[in-house]
Amino acid sequence: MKTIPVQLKSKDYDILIGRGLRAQIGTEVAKVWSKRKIALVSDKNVAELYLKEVHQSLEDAGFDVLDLVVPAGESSKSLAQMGDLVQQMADAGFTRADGVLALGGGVVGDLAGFTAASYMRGIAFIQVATSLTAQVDSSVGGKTAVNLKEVKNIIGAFYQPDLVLVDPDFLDTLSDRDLVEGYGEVVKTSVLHGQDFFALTGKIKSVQDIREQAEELSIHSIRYKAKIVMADEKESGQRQFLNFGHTFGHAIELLSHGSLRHGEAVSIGMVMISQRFEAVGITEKGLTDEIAQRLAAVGLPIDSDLVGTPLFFKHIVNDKKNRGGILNLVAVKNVGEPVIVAKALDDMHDFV
Ligand SMILES: NC(=O)c1ccc[n+]([C@@H]2O[C@H](COP(=O)([O-])OP(=O)(O)OC[C@H]3O[C@@H](n4cnc5c(N)ncnc54)[C@H](O)[C@@H]3O)[C@@H](O)[C@H]2O)c1
Ligand SMILES: O=C(O)C(=O)C[C@@H](O)[C@H](O)[C@H](O)COP(=O)(O)O
Ligand SMILES: [Zn+2]
Repeated sequence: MKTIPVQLKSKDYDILIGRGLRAQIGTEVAKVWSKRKIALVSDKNVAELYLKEVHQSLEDAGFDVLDLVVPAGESSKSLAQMGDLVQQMADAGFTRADGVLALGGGVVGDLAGFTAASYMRGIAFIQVATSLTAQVDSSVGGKTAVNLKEVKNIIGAFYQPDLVLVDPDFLDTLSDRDLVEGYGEVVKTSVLHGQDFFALTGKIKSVQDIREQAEELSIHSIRYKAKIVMADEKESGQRQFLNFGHTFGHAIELLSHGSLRHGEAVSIGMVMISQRFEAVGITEKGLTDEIAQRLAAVGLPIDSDLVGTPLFFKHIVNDKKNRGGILNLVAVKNVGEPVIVAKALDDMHDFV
């Protein structure tokens, strides 16, 4: 088992990565939490596969467990769903001494995390990451949020967990499409990180390759993300790099009305923004093709007609890197060399 420590001003916690960790969830949680009530949040798909055993493992470790199951999919990242969870926790008598444990992918993690951040102004939180997106990205760093119908992650909090558990064996039941979606974020991290990791994603040519290398991909991704988060927890500087591809990506995701997953939209977003920065000489010639090859090799989309439409411009205004009409776009000059390029929103039509 690998342990990656995250040390922040407010708190320190560990990310544990290893096959078979699933069987020890209760034991690991009991190392960081005293006996308490736990709201065990998962979605319908994950609950069918794993809720019973995780519930039992927590009970065996002495916890009093309340199962909270939400519908699967992005639509559960809503204020209504969060209100429902809060209501059930209040009805069950949860106090500030209790906790929330997210068992699921990025949707469950973001939703349960924001619920934990808000309930009685904050109760303890743990993430057990079951999708590739969650294992390589969303469970790390404390971004939690829900959406409004037309805006991604518009209401949320930076709220760090007490522990993150990553067991690659969970991925055995994840569909190929959901696995590949998560791989979009892996390619993002590899181009930000540097030549070693980028060379590794260069060798991934199939879904099977992702499955076989999942643990190594997670370790590389988490190490890099943890380092960035430790340096800039609240995204005032270099954490913005982790948003590479997301200005276009979030707009495309929303405009697709559920037909594209987050990682698929980010895949398109990375390629299309990189093409534009390559055209103006900021991105090294040929890098966009190298990124696109990695994504296309596993079937990720790399192009969309939605970019540049009037609605697209309406959505990019909502990017959290928009500071008073100036949009901080993430460009990658070369592998391992991300930079922020500030653009006035008024100039975006010409740029796109
Ligand atoms: N907080 C962050 O830093 C961060 C980072 C990246 C993405 N995100 C967010 O994460 C979300 C996407 O995450 P996701 O890709 O995990 O989506 P998801 O949580 O919807 O999971 C994808 C699908 O896989 C299923 N699933 C999850 N684990 C499974 C398993 N082990 N076996 C079988 N099925 C399983 C889920 O039920 C769902 O149907 C988006 O909302 C995105 O905005 C957040
Ligand atoms: O952790 C971060 O920081 C990220 O930006 C990771 C992204 O992959 C993730 O999709 C994040 O939720 C996007 O955040 P937002 O601030 O653009 O809503
Ligand atoms: Zn993302």
